[in-house]
Amino acid sequence: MTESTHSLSAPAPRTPAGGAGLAALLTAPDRALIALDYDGTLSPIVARPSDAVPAPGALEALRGLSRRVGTLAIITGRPVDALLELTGAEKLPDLGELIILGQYGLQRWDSRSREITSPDPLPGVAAVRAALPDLLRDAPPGTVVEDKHQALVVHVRRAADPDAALGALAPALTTLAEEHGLEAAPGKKVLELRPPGHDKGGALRELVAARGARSVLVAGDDYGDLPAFTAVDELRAAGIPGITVCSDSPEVPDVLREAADLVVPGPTGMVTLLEVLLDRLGG
Ligand SMILES: O=P(O)(O)OC[C@H]1O[C@H](O[C@H]2O[C@H](CO)[C@@H](O)[C@H](O)[C@H]2O)[C@H](O)[C@@H](O)[C@@H]1O
Repeated sequence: MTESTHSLSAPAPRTPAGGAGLAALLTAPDRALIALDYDGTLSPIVARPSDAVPAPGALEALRGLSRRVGTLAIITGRPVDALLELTGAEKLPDLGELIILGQYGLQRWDSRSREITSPDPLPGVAAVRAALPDLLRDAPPGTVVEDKHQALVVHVRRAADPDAALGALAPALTTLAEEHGLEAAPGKKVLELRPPGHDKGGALRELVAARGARSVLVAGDDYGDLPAFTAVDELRAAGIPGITVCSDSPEVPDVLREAADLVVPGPTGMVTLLEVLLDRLGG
């Protein structure tokens, strides 16, 4: 009997630059960096942040890639401890090297040291935390605050009209954040009140430099991922090929979808892409 082998077909980026980035990753995976967003990319968007578990197959794909690419990272707005709890990454058997950059690069964890590094929160966070109950007293039912220690997130997904709720709350929240040295950053049915000067672009650039990466793949689904997409453009200009991937859904901002070299159908499509990469890398 002859043994049959097959390889999953490679994705087709819609831009030449994205094609070059993907080719570089597949040609020299040991020098490649894959940086993935969590919510909306590895995990479907759900009503409660604490319910956001990885999409089926995501952890298996991550485990495989962690052993086959030079650097595998999750760059997320989540705190590292929340992400570890949601994914169980610490307990994954046979995990290679995985780096998690939490809170837009403020926090770091890696599977070798298993230690979280995290700066003290800015003093403004405590002031905003203290002021929020009063400011949100008349907010629409379903408005909730996620306290990330370094930042506070006002969620309106469970309000009857989330967009109207956000529109009504955003001006006062923005003023409050700025009064206390924070910035108000938009996300999917949320406004994040967080330290300025940290974004996924800076986190990605530092990681590429620290790891000596020679190609990058970045995937995301929200405004917070745009700086990382911009960083990929800058890296390309500096001679490091890269590909940007949008995990699509009706909530994805047009500007992110349009900027992407490859658009996949949400976390399910993202897992398929990771499986294809793994297959192509001999996983
Ligand atoms: O950078 P990410 O990993 O995408 O994290 C960004 C924010 O995601 C979370 O909120 C989003 O996902 C929730 C769960 O699916 C959803 O309920 C919410 O509407 C989304 O905006 C998270 O709660 C935030 O802390 C992250 O900063």
